[in-house]
Amino acid sequence: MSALFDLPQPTTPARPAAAVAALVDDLNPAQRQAVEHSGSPLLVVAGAGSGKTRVLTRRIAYLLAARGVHPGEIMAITFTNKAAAEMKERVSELVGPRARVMWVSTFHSMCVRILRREAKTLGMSSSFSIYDSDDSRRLITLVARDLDLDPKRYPARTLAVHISNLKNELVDPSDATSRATNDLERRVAEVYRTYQERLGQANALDFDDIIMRTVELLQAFPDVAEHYRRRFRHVLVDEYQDTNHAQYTLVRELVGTGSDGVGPAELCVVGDADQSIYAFRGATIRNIVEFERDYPQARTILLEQNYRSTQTILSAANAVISRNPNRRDKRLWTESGDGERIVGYVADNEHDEAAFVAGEIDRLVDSGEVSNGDIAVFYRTNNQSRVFEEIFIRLGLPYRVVGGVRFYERREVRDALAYLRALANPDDTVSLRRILNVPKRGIGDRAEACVSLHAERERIGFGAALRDAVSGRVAMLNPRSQKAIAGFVELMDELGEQVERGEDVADILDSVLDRTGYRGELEASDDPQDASRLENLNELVTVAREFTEVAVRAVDPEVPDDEIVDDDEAAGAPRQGSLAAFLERVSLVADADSIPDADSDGVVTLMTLHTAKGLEYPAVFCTGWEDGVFPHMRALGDPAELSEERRLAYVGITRARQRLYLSRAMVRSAWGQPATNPASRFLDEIPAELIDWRRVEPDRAGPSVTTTWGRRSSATGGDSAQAGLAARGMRSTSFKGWQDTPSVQLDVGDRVNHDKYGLGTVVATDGSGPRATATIDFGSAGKVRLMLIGGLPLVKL
Ligand SMILES: Nc1ncnc2c1ncn2[C@@H]1O[C@H](COP(=O)(O)OP(=O)(O)OP(=O)(O)O)[C@@H](O)[C@H]1O
Ligand SMILES: [Mg+2]
Repeated sequence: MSALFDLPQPTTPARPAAAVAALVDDLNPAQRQAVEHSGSPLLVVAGAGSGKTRVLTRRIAYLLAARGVHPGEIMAITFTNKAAAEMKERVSELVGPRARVMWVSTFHSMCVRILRREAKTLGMSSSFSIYDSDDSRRLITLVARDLDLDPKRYPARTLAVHISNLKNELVDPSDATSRATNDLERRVAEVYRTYQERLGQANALDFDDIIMRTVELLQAFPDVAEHYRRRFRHVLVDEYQDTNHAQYTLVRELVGTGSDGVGPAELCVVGDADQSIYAFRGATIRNIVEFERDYPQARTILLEQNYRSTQTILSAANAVISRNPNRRDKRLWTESGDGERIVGYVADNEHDEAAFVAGEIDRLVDSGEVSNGDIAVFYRTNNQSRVFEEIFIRLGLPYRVVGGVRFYERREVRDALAYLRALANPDDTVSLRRILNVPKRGIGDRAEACVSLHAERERIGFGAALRDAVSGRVAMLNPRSQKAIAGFVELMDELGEQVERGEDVADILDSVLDRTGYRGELEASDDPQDASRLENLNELVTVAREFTEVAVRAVDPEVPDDEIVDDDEAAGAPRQGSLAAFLERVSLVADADSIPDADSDGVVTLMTLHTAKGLEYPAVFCTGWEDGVFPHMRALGDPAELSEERRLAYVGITRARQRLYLSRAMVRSAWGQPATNPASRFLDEIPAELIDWRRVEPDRAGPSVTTTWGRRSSATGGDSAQAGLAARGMRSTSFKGWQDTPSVQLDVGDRVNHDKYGLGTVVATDGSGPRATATIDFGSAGKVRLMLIGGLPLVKL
């Protein structure tokens, strides 16, 4: 595409025919129709890897190049900021810095942008805080406490889920009250109402509000809606199957019906009902299934050819998803041939599974077939990453975990950000209460309760109540607390002056850490945890520093002012590089943002199946295929949930380009207890001939599996060790697979670490190839003889 960038600037908006042809030349006829279609609403439905995202990206480029559309008229909604960046890049290649005025973002970023601009219309300040699920749960806890609700009967977590569902359905507190039919619903409605009031006082919005309030804005203020409809003549949405009711309504409002004199915008949505995996966030495939009913003039284009995976992988995906009831049958096919068989592996336990994965990665990379960066490991829930991390660290295998306990969820990082948020928005109750006595400054729970009660009585924000405390207007506050509060307010005022002066975010953060004593306290501590907290805070300062530098670079002096039709920057949007812009960036960071392109930096990527949506990797390990793990326990007795899990399996399988591994563990520890799990039912749904089982469960071993070398090991260790080893020694393994399975080379005297037995020293070795064994002295766990083949939970030190 860079060739296009070098073309002379056209005198007309449209590009030379050759450049336009280049945009559609490498598309198949259906893809091309989707790119060229004009006028009526367009739905592209297609299975995984059939080029939906490619069509969307090309369509944007085509609109500019062939149809003379101005980038400022385009609003593209993608699920991840990563996809957004790709689209922006492609458009910059075509039109240069003008691409900046195009809106390409997630639903949330787009709505935040509109809300900051229109905050006054909604009676808010444009410096509002964004509460993530943790902040929102904190506030709900406070509200429930104030309403005297029994936390056992009404846990904050449950209340939060109910409130979120109501918001996703665009139900406001008064509707929720009138709809309530039982005690729980009435309580939820009551909490919801108070929670919304508190959010308002704190000048804060939670994640669901961001969408709901934007819809409210567009519906209640026709002139505001008209402004956006005039501006955005093209609305494009990727992953449409994962929109919930609020997002669906938002799209409808943005597109318009033409009844207000502004013709409806051109709408193009792409999606795959089989990949709908966000029902728990209210996503509904209704939106894709009923598209033609919602938009009667709509044209639907189907894509069937897959360009991502081998036929073997697609056949497995087709077989699994075809078990779901009530779906439109579609069969993915490819011209790229069958490729390798899928590799299956049954591990003794999760450590054995992780060791197998590590061994295979090592082998694949050694063979030169792929590099670490081409490989992804998927699991159902974040906590499953730990065993992989442990073994990868021990083996020195470079990896990255996407999601999990994220950097921005760490306590010290949240504390530091709470200071920044309270500085940007002095009404931010949750942030203020979080840092009020952190580090300790003598403002106890009782003092905090007095201030909170005062705020509630006076119907003012917590920040204002703190000021009242300083001037002695808060009842029952002792003089010592009053003095401590005065100190805190003064400190925040002084830090606030730095914000007023427009200092760099990193400098403000530095001052916060120094002047509050936060950094000093950690430096003085000899707890190693505190040392790592300090590192995280330094990392946050670095993030802030980089943010400012990027913002400075982004202000491109070469763009003439008249090129920029984006009037929104001037009207309330945070200034580039400002504290507000930094906080917005940090709040909207999604898991998927931190995912590099495949092979961009040579590390193996670990993530949940949910996060993997839309991505692709040459080699994929799908792990933990056990009933109760995947499909998730919750889904086992529930057909709707089971269908959703099956879609998740379909998403996982179809991420793989050339190589796919499916593994499960016979025993897995959950909540500290080992549990025996049966094979995932999804494994049985894949035709047997597609899978090459490297190792099967002993009683599943058919006649094709030989156990010639699987002999009982003699163990001289402790009793439980002995029992475990006997089981290991008796396991059956597909003989065919052994050459592919890594074995550990050990000599007498080598030090090893075993997942179950701990540290040990090799005292004897015997046999070779698949029959190689080593006797290892594990100290108090005794001497144990182990076979050295395949996925051992054992590493040489
Ligand atoms: N016509 C084509 N010729 C060659 N490669 C293509 C073509 N269309 C798509 N591809 C490639 O196929 C892969 C899958 O495309 P893309 O990611 O757009 O599919 P998708 O339908 O969005 O998948 P998913 O459902 O997983 O989001 C990409 O690597 C893309 O570049
Ligand atoms: Mg896609």
